[in-house]
Amino acid sequence: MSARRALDLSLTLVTDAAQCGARGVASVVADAVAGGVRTVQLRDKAASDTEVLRQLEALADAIDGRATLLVNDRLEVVAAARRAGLPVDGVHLGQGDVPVLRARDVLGADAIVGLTANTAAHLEVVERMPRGTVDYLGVGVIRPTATKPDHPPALGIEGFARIAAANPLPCVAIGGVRAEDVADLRAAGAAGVAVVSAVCAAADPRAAAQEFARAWTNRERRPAASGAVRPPQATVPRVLSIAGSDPSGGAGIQADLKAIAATGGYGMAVITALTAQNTRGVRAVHVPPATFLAEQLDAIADDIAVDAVKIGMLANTEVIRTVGDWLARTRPPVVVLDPVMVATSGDRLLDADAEAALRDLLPHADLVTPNLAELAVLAGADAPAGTWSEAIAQAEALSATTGVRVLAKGGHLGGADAPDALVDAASARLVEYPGERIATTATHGTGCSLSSAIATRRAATGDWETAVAEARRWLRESLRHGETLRVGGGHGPVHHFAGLWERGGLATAPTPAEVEADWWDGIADVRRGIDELPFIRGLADGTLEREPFRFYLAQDALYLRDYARVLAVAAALAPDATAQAFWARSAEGAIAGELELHRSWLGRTTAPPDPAPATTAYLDHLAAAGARVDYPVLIAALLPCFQLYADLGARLAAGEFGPAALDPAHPYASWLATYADPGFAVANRQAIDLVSATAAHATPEVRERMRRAHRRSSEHELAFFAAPLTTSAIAPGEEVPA
Ligand SMILES: Nc1ncnc2c1ncn2[C@@H]1O[C@H](COP(=O)(O)OP(=O)(O)OP(=O)(O)O)[C@@H](O)[C@H]1O
Ligand SMILES: Cc1ncc(CO)c(N)n1
Ligand SMILES: [Mg+2]
Repeated sequence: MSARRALDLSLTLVTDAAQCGARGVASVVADAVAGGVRTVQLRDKAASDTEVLRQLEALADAIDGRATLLVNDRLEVVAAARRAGLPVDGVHLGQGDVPVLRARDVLGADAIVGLTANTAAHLEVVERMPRGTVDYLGVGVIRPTATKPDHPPALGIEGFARIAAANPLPCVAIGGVRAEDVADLRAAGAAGVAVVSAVCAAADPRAAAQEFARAWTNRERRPAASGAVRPPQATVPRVLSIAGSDPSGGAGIQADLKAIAATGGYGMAVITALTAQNTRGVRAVHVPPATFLAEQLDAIADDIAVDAVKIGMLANTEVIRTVGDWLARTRPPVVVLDPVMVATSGDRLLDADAEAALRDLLPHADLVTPNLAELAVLAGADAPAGTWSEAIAQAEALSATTGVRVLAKGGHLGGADAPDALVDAASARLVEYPGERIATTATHGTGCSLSSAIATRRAATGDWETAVAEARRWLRESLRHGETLRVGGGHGPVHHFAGLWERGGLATAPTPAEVEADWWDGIADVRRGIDELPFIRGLADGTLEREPFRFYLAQDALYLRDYARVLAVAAALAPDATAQAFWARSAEGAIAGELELHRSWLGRTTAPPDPAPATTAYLDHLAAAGARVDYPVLIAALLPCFQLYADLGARLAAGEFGPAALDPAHPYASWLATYADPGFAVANRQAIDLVSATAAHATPEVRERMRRAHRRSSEHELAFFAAPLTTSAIAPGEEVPA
């Protein structure tokens, strides 16, 4: 059990003995709690300590565990009452009362300490206190009030919103709050409202409290107040699924958590029942004790602000009651009820006698998402709708009698279409979402997944119609890819993450730097092979014969001319101007390199030799990459020509292959200088960055093809360097100048 009850500040009653009059404070409190008051603050400045203690005894009886009991000021009395075992939860202090730090000290960690704060200076003081000193702030006054004639200037709703947004503590709006202000205050970030005379002086305190409680719960059915400041929200909605377990992972809690995660929420799960089921059907159901269900729910509410709740399988009447009580107590801001009765396989997931109890749960929901069979049961129709217009008529009837939004789902309609419709009788709105039926057997858990996605998107966007549209778009994509998962022989699951993975949004996607390192490590053997080639060794120490060097240069000239053409293809396919310019510049550089080879080494008169097999093979590989019009794979194939030369050039120039390469008298000194050129190092870096960024953002499948193309080009580089000393037919030619 939790150390203290969940603090529900939604509706606080601050008592006023004079206004309660002859009825007595305890009797007014009893009525107010029955009407929906969740926190009671005893305020009696005139009473003696003994009188306050007596009043607390009477109030504890009147409240009977249904509300939090606090006392205004009077720290010592609160401490004494708690020592005496009275259910007094804490104290509310004004700026002129004892310091909150002292109250926390005296009452301990599990007491509630509230503080009145209505200026920026007050907030600053609170900010400097250790976390957990203050549980909530009373912020006001909202409108001028007679109860507190010495009150500070009225803040209005906007002033309240500013204070609520400026600090992370729950803020209760107090002072002159009227029922018609409640929705706007909640939209402005209030954790609740506090009332005094509106309830204490009311002829019927219970009805007065009920009006405020309803205004708090129903705020979403009102149009948003213009200029209302949005509450500071967590960026990732915290979404709780209350549902059954499906061990096959396609429906129930398991589907809900996947759907919440896939649509951008933080998922939590309270399990109502366990099923033994797979894609073919449900074999058994085990319902744990309802007391344990309540324990799970309270554990969440005592600690975590829940932005949305999705409710699925409820199994039986006792489970429904437990969840209903919890909803009544905690009133989460978004509740989507998927009234699960029968699984896709046809097996019952709700006791037949629990249908009436489920109907009683509807007022706690903001949206109910029945399939055709469930819609008929809830709407009290004789049979499931046979046509889409019949389904809409049933949904309209259900929404009209319950006041709850209904999403009618066409998944079980015969025919080529699978439409859904959002019906809200309160606002007389009907939004239809048409959609072709997707030909697939992967429909297990569509309803669970859809309702979880709607709850998440509603919390994220603040709008029901947008939420349904977004959830449907996501579900349809997941339906299309469901069969690729190959799960089970019956109705398989949808692929909850198909869209995410398709777009490369996988959390395991590497960074560009990781791609670079990965690919570089992946060709370590090729690089070692190049380093050990007699051609490279001879090039480094200057012992290489002129003939193989000339062979190499002639092949390189041939290579560069076609390499330039493939670079130009990359420029043509580049997705942005930066990449386009880079590949075009590189194409020009390769042509310039070819011309320079002829000018300085080969001589103008040299007839081009035939390409050697290694040259042809390498160029074919590049040309094939270019011809596939597959930009990512193409640039991956182009990269090793930059990367391996730049690496080799830098290491030769650093003397890694021996000091001879540094000797200005080295026979191939000017060739060595080309590849150690800082300008070439810059181009190499740009090429690596472009390619690794493209790979990092690609899908895993494209990234893998890129990696293979990169590796293949590296192998061609090795063969190209090996060719001068292994290819037998060396074409005769002129002397190579030194
Ligand atoms: N074959 C399909 N093609 C397109 N959309 C579908 C298909 N089957 C179901 N849907 C959609 O899936 C969602 C769930 O609808 P459905 O009527 O199947 O709910 P359900 O019976 O509660 O699902 P569950 O089997 O999970 O309980 C709806 O948005 C519906 O339009
Ligand atoms: C646990 C569970 N909840 C809901 C459904 C509805 O598809 C199911 N099959 N299993
Ligand atoms: Mg369903």
